[in-house]
Amino acid sequence: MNIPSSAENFQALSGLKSELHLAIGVFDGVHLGHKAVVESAVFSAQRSKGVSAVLTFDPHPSQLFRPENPTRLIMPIETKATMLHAIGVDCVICKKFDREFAAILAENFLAHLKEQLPTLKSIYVGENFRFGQKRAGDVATLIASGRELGLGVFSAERIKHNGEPISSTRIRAELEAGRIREANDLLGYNYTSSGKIVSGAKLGRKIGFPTMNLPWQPECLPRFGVYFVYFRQSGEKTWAPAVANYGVKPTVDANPSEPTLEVHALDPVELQPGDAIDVAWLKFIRPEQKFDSVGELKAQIAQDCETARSLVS
Ligand SMILES: Cc1cc2nc3c(=O)[nH]c(=O)nc-3n(C[C@H](O)[C@H](O)[C@H](O)COP(=O)(O)O)c2cc1C
Ligand SMILES: Nc1ncnc2c1ncn2[C@@H]1O[C@H](COP(=O)(O)OP(=O)(O)OP(=O)(O)O)[C@@H](O)[C@H]1O
Repeated sequence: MNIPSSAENFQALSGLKSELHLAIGVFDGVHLGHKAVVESAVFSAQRSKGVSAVLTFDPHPSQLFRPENPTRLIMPIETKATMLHAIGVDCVICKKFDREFAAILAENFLAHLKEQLPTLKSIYVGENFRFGQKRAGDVATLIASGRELGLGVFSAERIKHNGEPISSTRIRAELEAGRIREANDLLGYNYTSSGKIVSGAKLGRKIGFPTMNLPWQPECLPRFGVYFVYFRQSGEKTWAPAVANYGVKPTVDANPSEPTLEVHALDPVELQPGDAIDVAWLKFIRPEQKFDSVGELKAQIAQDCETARSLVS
C-alpha cells in the first residue's frame, strides 16, 4: 500500500498491512519535547519495517471547548505537518476534533483507535498526556487498555529547560513577550516566518532603508518590535543577516491594519515582490515605537542596524 503523507481520517490507513507506530498529541510548534515523543515512534517503525504516524487534531480542541477564546497557534497545521515529515513521520493524520471524538470515554479510547487502525502496534505520548471525555485518561489508563489489547504504550519523560517543562503554552508566552532566544531554546530551532514579498509604500527606499515586506500573521503574535534576524530565499541554503520590524508601523500608518514583517538586509540584495523568503528570528532589539517624525525613525533604524551588525557572528 502507498502510505499517504497526510490524512484527514483513519480510513486513509485502513488498508495498511504493516505495523503502525502512532504518536498522539497537538504538537503545536513541534518543540523539543514533541520531538522526543515523535522520534520514538519513528525509530520503532524503522526498526520493525513498519509505518510511523502522528495523530493530531484540527481544529485545536480549544475551538470546541472555548470557542470565544481558542488557543492561538504557533504555526499553521501545514507547517506542523512539514516539520513532522522532516523528523521522519510517514503519515500525519489531522483528525477533526468534534463533539463525537471528544465524547469517547478514556477507557474506550485505545480500543477505538485499534478498531479504526487494525495494524496499530504501539502508541507514543508524553507522560503529561491527557485524553478522552473530560480529559479523564492518562498514561496509566493507556497502559491498562494497552495490556488488554496487546498494544505497546511508550510514554516519554517530560523534557525540561532551566528546570521547567517545555510546552507549547510556555513558548507562546515567550513569543508574545518578545523573548525570542528563550523561545528558540525551547523549540530547539530558530523560530521562522516564511512568505512571499509584497510591495510596500516605498518609503523605506526613500529613507535609505529598503525593506522586504511579508504580510505574515500567525495566530500567536510575537511581540511587536525590532529583531535581529537571518533570511534566505526559500529553497536556498545561504542565510544573510538582517534587521526586521514586526508590527503596524505607527509612525507612518495612522490606521494600522494587519501586522507586517519588514526585513532590511544588512548587505544589499536583489529580491523582488513575489519572491519567497524564510526569516529566522534570533534576538529582540527593541519595541516598536511611534516616532514624532520620519527623521527620528530613520535615525533609530540606523542605530538598529548598528546593533544588528554587532550581533553578526
Ligand atoms: C529596523 C526597522 C525598524 C523599524 N522600526 C519602526 C518603529 O519603531 N516604528 C514604526 O512606526 N515603524 C518602524 N519601522 C517600519 C518603517 O516605518 C517602514 O519600514 C517604513 O515606513 C517603510 O515602509 P515601506 O516598506 O512600506 O515603504 C521599522 C523598520 C525597520 C526596517
Ligand atoms: N516537554 C515534553 N516532554 C515530553 N513530551 C511532551 C512534552 N510536552 C508535550 N509532550 C507530549 O507531546 C505530545 C503533544 O503534546 P501537546 O502538544 O498536547 O502538549 P504541550 O506541548 O504541553 O502543549 P500545550 O502547552 O498547548 O498544552 C503529548 O503526547 C505530550 O504528552
